[in-house]
Amino acid sequence: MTLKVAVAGATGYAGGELLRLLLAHPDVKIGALTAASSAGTPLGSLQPHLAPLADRVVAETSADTLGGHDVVFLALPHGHSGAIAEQLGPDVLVVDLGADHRLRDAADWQHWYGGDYAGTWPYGLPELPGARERLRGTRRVAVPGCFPTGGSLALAPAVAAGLVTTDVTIVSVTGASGAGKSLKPHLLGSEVMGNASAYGVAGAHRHTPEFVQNLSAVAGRKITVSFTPVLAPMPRGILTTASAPLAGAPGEVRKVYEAAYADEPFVTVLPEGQWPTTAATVGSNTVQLQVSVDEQAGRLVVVAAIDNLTKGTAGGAVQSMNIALGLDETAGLPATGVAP
Ligand SMILES: NC(=O)C1=CN([C@@H]2O[C@H](COP(=O)(O)OP(=O)(O)OC[C@H]3O[C@@H](n4cnc5c(N)ncnc54)[C@H](OP(=O)(O)O)[C@@H]3O)[C@@H](O)[C@H]2O)C=CC1
Ligand SMILES: CC(=O)N[C@@H](CCC(=O)OP(=O)(O)O)C(=O)O
Repeated sequence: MTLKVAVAGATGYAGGELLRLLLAHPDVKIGALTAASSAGTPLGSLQPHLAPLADRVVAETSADTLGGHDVVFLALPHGHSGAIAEQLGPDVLVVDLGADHRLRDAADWQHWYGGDYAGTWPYGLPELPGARERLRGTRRVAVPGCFPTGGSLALAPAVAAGLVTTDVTIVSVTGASGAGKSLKPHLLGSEVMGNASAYGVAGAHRHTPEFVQNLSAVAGRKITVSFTPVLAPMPRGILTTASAPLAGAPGEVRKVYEAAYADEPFVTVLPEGQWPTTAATVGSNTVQLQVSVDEQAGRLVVVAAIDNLTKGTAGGAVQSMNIALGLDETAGLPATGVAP
């Protein structure tokens, strides 16, 4: 089977990573490539790493240009996916890399994003309990935010096993590509290089409700989360440290994590004593995890590394497409990174 696939937002960071992965996917033929201000430009001048697509000219994003495809990926700024998706037929698989369909609570959407609520879709984090069942056969997927990908997988096994019940803190160090390509003063090279800065602190980051939604669903009760992102001078990668009071026996922790992820193709619980690094995940669809107990503080501590553009966005989107369409879940997805 060959699927005809369109990418809206093809000139952005997420769209570019998606196309890199789709070029290596055995079941995909790349169709329309669309954007906004870049329409009419050859893709090669904007995404020079995508050599096989260099001569393809970027089109306007509309229901017309995106029509006639089996799969449409929407890698657009928040708030733009709902209206486009409504115009695509129910048989088309629409995979939204933006936030528009992630939150299940309309009031949460209003509070954190504002504007019209576009409704919720099956959530594209297959490793969460029950997620694969909801993704199989669906024609609509909401890809998680990059921070909730690593952070939720860092804690889900402990929450599911009752080892964590409350008071979660998550600190994530992120590369600058998480903010996208558009010009923002705090992302100028002179501001990012040689600097580390926290932002969205004390419950102000819009991924907080997504963490709460994911972990509360796993727990079956409300879990509170205090989340702090930290911008660091690197292009890609997120290193998350998550911790919470340990509610069970320290000796159980490692067994719970190893059992939870034993059959996951993209999640690795590292050998004891080895700590995750973002460098080891660059370009791969993997999550590398280490779990430990701080016995003096009585807290579980988990460190997780991902590439924000691969597992944190485009890789998660392709993995979800594979599941939705009944393809090999790992098709087109690298499980190895690049080094150094
Ligand atoms: N970067 C990351 O790590 C992650 C990104 N995401 C999500 O993916 C989406 C894209 O992010 P990212 O690639 O980083 O952003 P970029 O700013 O790098 O790219 C945005 C893309 O959207 C296009 N675009 C902008 N406005 C419109 C519009 N009104 N109509 C159609 N196309 C438009 C741009 O085209 P043009 O070139 O013409 O301006 C560009 O192709 C966002 O929703 C983001 O939240 C999710 C997780 C992680
Ligand atoms: C460095 C940086 O700015 N990162 C972004 C991450 C956004 C992201 O990747 O997720 P969304 O799809 O929800 O936008 C941020 O903190 O907003």
